[in-house]
Amino acid sequence: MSVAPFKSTLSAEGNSGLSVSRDENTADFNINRFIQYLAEAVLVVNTDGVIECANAKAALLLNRIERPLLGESWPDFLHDRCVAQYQGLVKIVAKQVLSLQTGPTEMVIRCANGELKDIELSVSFLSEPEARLLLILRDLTRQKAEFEQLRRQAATDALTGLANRRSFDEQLLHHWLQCTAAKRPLSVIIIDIDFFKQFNDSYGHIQGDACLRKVARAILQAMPLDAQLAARYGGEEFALILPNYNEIKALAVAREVQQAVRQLQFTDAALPASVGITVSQGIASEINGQFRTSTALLCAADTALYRAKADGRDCINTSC
Ligand SMILES: Nc1nc2c(ncn2[C@@H]2O[C@H](COP(=O)(O)OP(=O)(O)OP(=O)(O)O)[C@@H](O)[C@H]2O)c(=O)[nH]1
Repeated sequence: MSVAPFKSTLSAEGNSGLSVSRDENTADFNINRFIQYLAEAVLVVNTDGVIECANAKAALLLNRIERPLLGESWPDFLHDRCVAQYQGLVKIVAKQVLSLQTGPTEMVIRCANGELKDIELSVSFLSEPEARLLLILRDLTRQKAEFEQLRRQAATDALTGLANRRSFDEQLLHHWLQCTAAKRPLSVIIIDIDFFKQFNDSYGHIQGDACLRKVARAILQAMPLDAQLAARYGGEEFALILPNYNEIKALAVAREVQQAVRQLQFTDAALPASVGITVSQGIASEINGQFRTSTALLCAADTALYRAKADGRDCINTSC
């Protein structure tokens, strides 16, 4: 299909001060004018994907305000992995089987400045005066960023910044499935601060919170880089997921944690230099199918922790 002679102008008129227009004598003038008033970014493309009309919002979204969009190939703005998906949408509307519209469908565009943007695309079929597609593009950048922030918050313990219990449970199941399928070991360590109630009672909950943050940082520093996850499991309980770690390697990590916590000082919070804390730890390791489920592995680590507490605290116990 040939592309009619279009012209594009940057004008001081209109809401955005930017308009892209077609010859006012053509039959398309009305639609071109109409789309300039819409709140969404809109393109009209011919069946070959060549842009015939574009509103100012589309030019802004695609970051093409210096040169006109008219005559450009719209699919060139799509991320490679979305081209086939777009063509599928076009086929559906062109066949006019279900509806003259499809979408909104999530896609990724590559803007004129190379920036990738998530958008929602709706495609409508215009049959008169000649077959064309009306594309409505909605920028999802803000929603995606907000969603990502919410997703991160939902997985994070607000006090310590470590993963929270929910995230721990999800990750444990994930690594359990991976490690057991590949017959690789998986270890879990549960770490519990000793006599934390006394710490709270003696110095107050604000100091208690600061202490939890210090322990979280000490655990992160002691954790090997290839360990998957450190989480705040409960009030004064933390847990580590160590894929590919057998019991011996997990024990070495627990010893590092024990040393790091023993060295914590609270003088920065105006507490005496003599104030210190310790942790008790329970380890369980899955190596050759001893545990039937990830929950059983976790229970074994918990039982080992209870034994460490019973053994006098500031110590490490393994499930065997
Ligand atoms: N400051 C503060 N304290 C918390 C938080 N969550 C739980 N705790 C406190 O942690 C303490 C846990 O006390 P216990 O379960 O008796 O355990 P413990 O005193 O550490 O004794 P052992 O574990 O047996 O060594 C309680 O005093 C809780 O109030 C929190 O988010 N902030």
